[in-house]
Amino acid sequence: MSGAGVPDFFYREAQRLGYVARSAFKLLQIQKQYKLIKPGSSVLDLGCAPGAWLQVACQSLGPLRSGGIVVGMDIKKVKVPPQCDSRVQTIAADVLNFPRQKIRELSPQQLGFSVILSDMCHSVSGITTRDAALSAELGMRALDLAVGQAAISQSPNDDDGGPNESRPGVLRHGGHLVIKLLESEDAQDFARICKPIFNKASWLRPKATRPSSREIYLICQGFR
Ligand SMILES: C[S@@+](CC[C@H](N)C(=O)[O-])C[C@H]1O[C@@H](n2cnc3c(N)ncnc32)[C@H](O)[C@@H]1O
Repeated sequence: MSGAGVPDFFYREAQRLGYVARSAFKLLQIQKQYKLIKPGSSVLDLGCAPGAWLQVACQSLGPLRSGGIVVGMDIKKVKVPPQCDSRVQTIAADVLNFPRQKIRELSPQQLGFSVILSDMCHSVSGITTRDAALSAELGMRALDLAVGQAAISQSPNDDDGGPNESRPGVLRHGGHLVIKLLESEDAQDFARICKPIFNKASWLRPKATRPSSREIYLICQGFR
């Protein structure tokens, strides 16, 4: 639905095409522009409910014989949505507390994932600074889970000093990371941290983002 309660174009299209939410069109646009998910990819989808990104991720893997997996996590219990096949599984867990080793164990041969997507967000309170801080907390968890503390510490933009190998990430080298954030100074810090540790980091505001929303996606390609 649109902000005014009137079904908008993306809502109607989602209904027509069998997507469980209009957010499907955000990942479809990311896929069209960046082609992050390929046949055989292993995808971790953080904050996956109600499952529209799971549907798009599964489609992007191509036919079942191409392989690949999609693991969705959300604090809410999520059923695997229609149009997904046996490569998709979901786990109900709080990403802020779930042990990273357990996440690694869900990846093929425990080697990590080739694509990590974070569309996580709290319900918006309307207090700009509070919403931005909560969004940054979830975004930082996604980044830390993906690349590990060592990579973040080695970024010239990190203030915490030396490397810390004790928290390795679950993103494979060469892999891609998408993080949803709310526009703020904190969001700009993410770009400063990510630019040196990925081959490319750029911002995207998908067309399906509601006009009233301050959400933006940081698209990080090629983990070094
Ligand atoms: C915008 S929705 C995601 C929509 C999803 N990408 C889709 O297309 O269906 C954001 C999700 O983040 C989840 N979330 C927020 N905080 C979380 C946390 N700490 N751990 C796991 N999921 C969380 C919420 O429960 C919510 O389902």
